[in-house]
Amino acid sequence: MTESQPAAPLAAALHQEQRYADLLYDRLEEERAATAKVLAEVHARGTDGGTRQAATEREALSDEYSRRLAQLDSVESGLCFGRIDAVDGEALYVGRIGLRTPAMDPLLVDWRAPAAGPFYTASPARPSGLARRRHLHSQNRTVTGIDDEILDPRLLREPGPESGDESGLVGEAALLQALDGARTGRMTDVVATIQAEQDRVIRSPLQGVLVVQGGPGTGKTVAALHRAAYLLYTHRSTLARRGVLVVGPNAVFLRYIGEVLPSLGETDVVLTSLGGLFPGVETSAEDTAATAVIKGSLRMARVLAEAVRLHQHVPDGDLPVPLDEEETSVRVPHEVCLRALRRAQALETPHNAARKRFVTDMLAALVRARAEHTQRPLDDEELRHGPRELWRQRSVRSALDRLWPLLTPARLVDRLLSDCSLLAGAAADLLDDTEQAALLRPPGAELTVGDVPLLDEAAELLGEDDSSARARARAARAERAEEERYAREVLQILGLDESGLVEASDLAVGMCGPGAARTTANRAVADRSWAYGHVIVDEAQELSPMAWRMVMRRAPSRSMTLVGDVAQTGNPAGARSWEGVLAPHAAGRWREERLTVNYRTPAEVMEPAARVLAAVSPDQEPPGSVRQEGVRPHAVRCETGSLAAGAVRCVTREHGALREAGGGKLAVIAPDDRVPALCRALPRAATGSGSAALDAEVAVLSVAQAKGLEFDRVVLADPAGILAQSPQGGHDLYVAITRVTHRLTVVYEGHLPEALVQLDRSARGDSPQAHAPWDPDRAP
Ligand SMILES: Nc1ncnc2c1ncn2[C@@H]1O[C@H](COP(=O)(O)OP(=O)(O)OP(=O)(O)O)[C@@H](O)[C@H]1O
Repeated sequence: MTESQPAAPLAAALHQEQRYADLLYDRLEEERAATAKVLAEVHARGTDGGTRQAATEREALSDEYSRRLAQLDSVESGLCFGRIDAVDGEALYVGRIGLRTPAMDPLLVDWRAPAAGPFYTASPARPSGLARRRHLHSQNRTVTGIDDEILDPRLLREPGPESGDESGLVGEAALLQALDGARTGRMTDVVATIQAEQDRVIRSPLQGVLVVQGGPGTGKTVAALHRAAYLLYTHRSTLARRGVLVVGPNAVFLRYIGEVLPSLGETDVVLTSLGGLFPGVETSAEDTAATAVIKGSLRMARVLAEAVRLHQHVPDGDLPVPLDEEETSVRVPHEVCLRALRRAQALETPHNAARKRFVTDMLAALVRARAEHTQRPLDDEELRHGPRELWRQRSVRSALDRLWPLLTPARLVDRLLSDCSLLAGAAADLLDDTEQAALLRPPGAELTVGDVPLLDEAAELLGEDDSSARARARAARAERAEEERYAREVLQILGLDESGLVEASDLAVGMCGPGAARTTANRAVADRSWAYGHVIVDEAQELSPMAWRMVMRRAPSRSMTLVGDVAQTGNPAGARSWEGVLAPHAAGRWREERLTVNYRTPAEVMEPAARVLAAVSPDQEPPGSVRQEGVRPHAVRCETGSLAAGAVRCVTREHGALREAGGGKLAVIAPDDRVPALCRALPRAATGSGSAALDAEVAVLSVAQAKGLEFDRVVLADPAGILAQSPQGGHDLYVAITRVTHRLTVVYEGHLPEALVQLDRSARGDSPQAHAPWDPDRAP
């Protein structure tokens, strides 16, 4: 229940809250100044030399204070947003961070602290010892409004009006106010209005796999991001070392959500798309649906393993090896080659690691063969130095490389997908001819998102390329020597080289400075085998079985949060059920939470959306909308061949209305093959996978590009085309309809899918043939 206060008491309450806010901001300033001072001292010490251990400690301190300072800066806006009054009269203020007086008395409780829990969960039915919950609205540092909810009127010292509230929403007035604004193209935090069912998700224990299933707009993404902030606060020591990874569907989506965690004071979280999960690769190119299904299938793991095995072989007869210096060839007997091959394969270690054994055995055999051939004595000297000397010979190296080459993941995947005989050999019993044909492409073709899990699988099979690791170590040693040489020069210039006060090696560490220290996030991003402390996957229904193998490697502890909606799966290789996804990776170790309230899509739009859902996923309940917009979605029919012109008319009208209403975002969502023509018809609209699609007032997007995003107004072009474009067309239509926060306009030619017929008043009276009933298994 929201208490509407009479003007005079409201003014008094505002005055009281403003005084408290002033106190909090004063304290914030003091903390900032104190932290900045300590940080400056730490940095000043950074140039003093000292031992290596001291330098490491300085880096750690510098990291900690820098993070604290960034956090103190990030909470300036909306520092305190709530207050809870217990039945015994004690008041607790809830805000973005915790603040205490210099005497350590609490002034503000961090929203993540257990004491703040009742702010999000108390209800008139279960008041949790609270008499009142107050939402505080502010602009900059000024408190501008108050919303009170009386949770236990009998116990409130200053009783308010009787409660008749049964909405089940926490802080309904504050929530509706938060939802009311125009879209900005960036998701914001919702820390002041988290709802009870979202709070359960956010505060769920760190261990195990948590699946959050919820319909469109139920706050899965926003809850997952607040959960990341909550976990970092509650388990800081564990997660600071191992890091938190957030995987999103694409780069635009990552930009859309990119400001939420920094606004919550958390900057050391790795955000990446599936196309960027393999170090050094960043792609957003997609395969065709048929190719995506094959690449996403678990059979590809076996195809890759077989492809690696086909790179390990010996000739049917003896192996002739030309020797550079001797201008002759020696022969290694077939059975000796075979024995070396079998010994290396029996190690069951990755290809590049096992290669070492194979090469060692073959070189030993070659030394013997050469001794025999040239009548050299086979003494200890020859046995010890012969192999290394032979390995330096180009002809020897290339003969052995042909039998067991050093492979990189990129080279293996490229060869497999472009060499029809290798593919045929590797996939002989696993993929039929049509499937193999769907995979084949020219050598060196652009990598797709579907290739990334293949690269990761290949990297597992091939193992770390030992020689490049050694090269990196050599380079690091050389770099370090260079730093020391430079440090010695500096000491000479300063006249300190013989003072004994400062060692060049220590100065070299100091000169790297705190900025040179790599954060956990930086180190994790660069390391394919990094084991994160917690992994969050958004739009998790889109991952193929191969993509899951890749993601699971990043979370060996299986501490994960997977958020998604199996009714929105657009990837034909994606999830049908969470049980199916998790059985191979975390059987019996996962739990599910459901989110049931839609904060985005107005009730008027959820009506047709629910009809679409009933056709594609009859077992899924549509989420209930929290609000009505008072605007009905509608459909506009165009003459055949004039869809683009019709869409332009709708966009012109909707965009004008949007501007009149004070601004916001409009998207045209269309089947993939309609997007180019619509872009030509709307040359000033943004499109594609860049952030322009978020920033522009008007964007033309495919369903895949619009996934996870939201817009004030949506013009949905050719819904029948969306249904027809893939086996997942019904799910895509559900996604497209539910992106809107205000008004949906459907523009079409021909007929409307059955679920949308009611949107076109003129079409409702048509004969049944005019709009064939929509069968999700049959394209219209
Ligand atoms: N508790 C809340 N307070 C204020 N706004 C909220 C709250 N929960 C969700 N929202 C808003 O609702 C919108 C939808 O949230 P979000 O994108 O997280 O939903 P979703 O479940 O991930 O949707 P989809 O599955 O359609 O991508 C966002 O604008 C988000 O900020």
